[in-house]
Amino acid sequence: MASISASLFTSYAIVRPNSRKQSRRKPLRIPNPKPKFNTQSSRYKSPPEPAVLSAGEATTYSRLPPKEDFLVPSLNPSPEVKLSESAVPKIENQIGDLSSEEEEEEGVENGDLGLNEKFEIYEGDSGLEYDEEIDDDDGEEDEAEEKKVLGFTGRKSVYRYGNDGNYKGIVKEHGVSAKLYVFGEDDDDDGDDDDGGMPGFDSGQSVNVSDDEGDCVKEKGVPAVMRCFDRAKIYVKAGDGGNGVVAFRREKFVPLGGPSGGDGGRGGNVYVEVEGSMNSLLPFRNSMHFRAGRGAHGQGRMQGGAKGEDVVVKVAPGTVIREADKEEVLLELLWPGQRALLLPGGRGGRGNASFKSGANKVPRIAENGEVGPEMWLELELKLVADVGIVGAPNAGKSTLLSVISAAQPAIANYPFTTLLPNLGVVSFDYDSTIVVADLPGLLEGAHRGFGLGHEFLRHTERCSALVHVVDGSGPQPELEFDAVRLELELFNPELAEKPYIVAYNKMDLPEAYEKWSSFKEMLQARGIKPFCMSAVKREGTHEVICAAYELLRKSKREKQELEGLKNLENLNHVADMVHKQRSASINEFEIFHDSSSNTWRVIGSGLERFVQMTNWRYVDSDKRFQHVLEACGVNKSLMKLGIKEGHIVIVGEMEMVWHDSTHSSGPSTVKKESSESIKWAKWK
Ligand SMILES: Nc1nc2c(ncn2[C@@H]2O[C@H](COP(=O)(O)OP(=O)(O)OP(=O)(O)O)[C@@H](O)[C@H]2O)c(=O)[nH]1
Ligand SMILES: [Mg+2]
Repeated sequence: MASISASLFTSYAIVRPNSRKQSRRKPLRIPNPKPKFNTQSSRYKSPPEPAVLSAGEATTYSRLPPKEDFLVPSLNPSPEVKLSESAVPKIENQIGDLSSEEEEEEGVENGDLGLNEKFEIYEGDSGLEYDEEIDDDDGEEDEAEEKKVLGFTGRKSVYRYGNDGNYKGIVKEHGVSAKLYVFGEDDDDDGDDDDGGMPGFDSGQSVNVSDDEGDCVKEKGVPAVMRCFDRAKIYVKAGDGGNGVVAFRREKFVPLGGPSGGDGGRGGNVYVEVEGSMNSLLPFRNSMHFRAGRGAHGQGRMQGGAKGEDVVVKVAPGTVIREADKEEVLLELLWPGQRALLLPGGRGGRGNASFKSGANKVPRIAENGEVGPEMWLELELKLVADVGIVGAPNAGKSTLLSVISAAQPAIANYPFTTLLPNLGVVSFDYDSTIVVADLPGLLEGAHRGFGLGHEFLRHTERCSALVHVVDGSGPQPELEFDAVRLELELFNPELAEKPYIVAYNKMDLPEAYEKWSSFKEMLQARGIKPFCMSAVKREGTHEVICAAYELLRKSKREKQELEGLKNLENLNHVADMVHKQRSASINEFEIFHDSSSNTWRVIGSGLERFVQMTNWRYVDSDKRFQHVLEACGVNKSLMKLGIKEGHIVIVGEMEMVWHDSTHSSGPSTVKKESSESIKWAKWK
């Protein structure tokens, strides 16, 4: 047998919290990125209740005062599900509300806002250096800089419209104020087609934004509110376990009362629950950190600590949850009341009463509480509507919804009136209802992100049937129809498979009426039965929605089967995974060697957890730790691999220096000697 040198950590061996970067393999302990925003209290604040609906309130989010605006009273006054909520800003009003006070403060003249111009909303990246501008008192330079960059994020949003590149005032959006500029064609005169010289901005439409209030997933070219409507990024952390304590019973006439240190309490769990009244993810803009309470520490007289407070993250029906920056879906929560245990709280550390044994009747050892797992999650909402209304911009989709339900979406004669999806509930005579979603218009290239369709196309994925509204008054309704179908197919081929109805709209207009017969023939040739209607005059709309309902009924059985499967799904599988990881044996570890720095890293979740729970304040902890390293074979493996005097050994959060003994013998001797000789001390 090859002789193996005995190993020991000498009395001056060193232990210190591992300051080195942890390498791989801690799947559920995502390195906690520095929160960009103020962390909130560890207590859970449930998302604010959705705004109470008031009659006559527009349900769409419009950018401009609608021209020829009108709201058609509903045929069936049924309850309306409002998506945009009162929290969604109505920029058209706020532009009108620009206070002269604010304009003076900024020292820039506020010109005509040009509300008649068609304008686009762009956004600025928080990563830009504009924050400095806010704090900077150097007025002259600022003004020059502003003119140069032609776009500024007061607090991160930039609105851009028109062609002349002049500052126009301040827009307030959802409590966030932003300067409003009108852009020149190429204001910095450098001849290139850029974004007005805004550093960090892509050319063309794509400008992204970050918002101080919440860390929504960044998407180019979409205002923050719209992005946060159906996407959010949140941080969740289960509570740490409370620490166990070392205590001894002291009582008159009871000599040698024995250990009486209680165990720490278990940390609070993180649950995710579907809240039926929620219909967007906007509440996560203001509240993005969810931390369960930590368990209370144990106390003397065998008193265990209290359990930490649980936290329940409430999400809207139809929310898909992924771990941040990962593709794999963790949870798909569809139905109100569904509740999943996502992260279980950390175990409480044991007090010294729990360590009492025949061999050690006076244990001076207690454990730290186990650290609760943490995660960054990406939430994505896919509406759960039965029927989705799709079509090109300005086709009359919102008008149709307003006619068949009590929903009152904004309707106006320009494209992209609807920026956020609207839901309406349609009631039928025989006491059945369906939920219909009116989606923003689709442009050619929507699947690649043109227009707004890309943002909301996914909402159609959950619809069982689609109503495709075609603007009959358009120049070429056939082409428009094909373009929208193609976009659906390109976005997701399954969308094109969904049953759908074609509703040829605006039949009251002569230009639409004239083209109807050719359009009808074209569809019939393809085996599709077209419907014609005039949404404004409410003619033909009933037939359209009844046909959609029929389609729904056909696919109902299939859907019910699917729902049954979903209900059987184990919603707690993430927590199960955490439990499994926690119960990993300390004997399972891997050793990695970095020869350049003579560092040995011992990786194994069981061992790392053990290190984390070791409370180094107590003398017996050292002994126990040494014993465990011996017992699980770490020392032996390191020696076999050729560890030398002075090398660094890292286990979990601890970093130690290895010292060889002078004599060597067989493995049994090694075990005995090293276990007796290893000493650990806090790193100084
Ligand atoms: N003449 C006529 N006009 C209609 C009809 N339906 C809708 N409109 C008009 O078409 C314009 C657009 O209607 P919307 O319902 O806002 O269209 P939309 O498809 O929701 O448009 P986006 O939300 O921008 O995609 C409005 O001016 C409506 O008054 C119709 O049947 N006849
Ligand atoms: Mg609309």
